[in-house]
Amino acid sequence: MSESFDRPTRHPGAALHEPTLDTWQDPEHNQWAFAHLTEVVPTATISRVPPVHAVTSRLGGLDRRITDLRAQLEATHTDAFLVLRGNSVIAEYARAGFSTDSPHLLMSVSKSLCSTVAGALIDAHLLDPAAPITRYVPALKDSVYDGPTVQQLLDMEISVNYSEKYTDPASEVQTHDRAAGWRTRHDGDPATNAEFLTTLRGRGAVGEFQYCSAHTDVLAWIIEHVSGLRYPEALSTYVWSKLDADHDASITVDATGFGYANAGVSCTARDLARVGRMILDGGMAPGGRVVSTGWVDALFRGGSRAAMTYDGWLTAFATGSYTRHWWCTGNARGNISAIGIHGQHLWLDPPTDTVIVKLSSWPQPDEASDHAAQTRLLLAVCAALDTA
Ligand SMILES: NCCCCCC(=O)NCCCCCC(=O)O
Repeated sequence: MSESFDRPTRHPGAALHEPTLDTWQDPEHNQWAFAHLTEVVPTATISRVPPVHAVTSRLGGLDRRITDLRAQLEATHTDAFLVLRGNSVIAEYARAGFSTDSPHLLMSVSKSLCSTVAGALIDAHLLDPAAPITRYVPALKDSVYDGPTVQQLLDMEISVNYSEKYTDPASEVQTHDRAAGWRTRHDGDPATNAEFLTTLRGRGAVGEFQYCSAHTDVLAWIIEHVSGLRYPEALSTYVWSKLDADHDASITVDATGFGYANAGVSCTARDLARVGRMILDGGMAPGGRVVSTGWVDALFRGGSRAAMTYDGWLTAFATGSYTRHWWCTGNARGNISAIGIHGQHLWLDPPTDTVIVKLSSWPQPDEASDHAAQTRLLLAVCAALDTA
């Protein structure tokens, strides 16, 4: 079934599932595979710098304004923390053995990168947000995605039978992980991420927010269709190559090489801060425009308040919303954030022109108390910057 899916193959002439672990050294694949081995065989990085054994803590006076800042960073399992005001890094912290220049998994912060690619394609009139999803991905006919629009996908306003209970083995989010190569497959599981997406059912567009990781992978599938590029190449072409990043980012892939767009990107805190800088700069990056000011303005305007009924967000931000794969606080500061489970944040503070990156490893993925402690800390940093 998955052979008929409309997705770019790994290299011209390859079948969708090729090369595999057993065929990558064969003549028809070795040129591609020798240059893409991380997509086929688990790979460790040999860092150009030796491990940092001490904690990095350059808090630039924020520690005088925020009681126990360092203790709070430790208590919230921070791996890397970086505050970029304008173009100056004014504070940096990293746990022992890590640095703000080390790659870290972004979890759902990856979603906001994917929507940025979609934004660039919309700006280029290659993608119509008002169009039905199935205009771009006919393979999703008869699924929950048969009917809703690209905009509803971006705003997560689709009612779908998909449980995001990260620790529940019976949840769809875990089946999704298994299809995407993040967990060991069970008998009967879909063979690939794309095949899993076609199995999703539900009521469809009902004008209410429901967070669903699968939507981002549908968006990545649309991006592949519209751009003709594999998703990692599209993310490079439309975003990463323009940031003046210090490092390549990476993304996990499934058996067909489809990037796990909803959660699988890793990059450094410093490079992630460059994404935030680009958004605060109205969509402009050192290497050129990434998205239009119109796209960025829509993020800061926020999404539909009527659609936002999710208590987990409204408890923190009573006038909060979600749009274009960004969480919008609706607070007086106009903060918006890209958020990932286990404590990943790319937080933007327009009044002080500041980007805050916090990459963490909370022991639990999604506890309300962990979200609350992290949000308090981010707001405290913003308040401290007002008087800095
Ligand atoms: N199975 C792959 C991992 C999916 C990653 C999901 C994720 O990171 N979700 C972020 C949820 C943010 C919730 C924000 C809040 O409740 O305040």
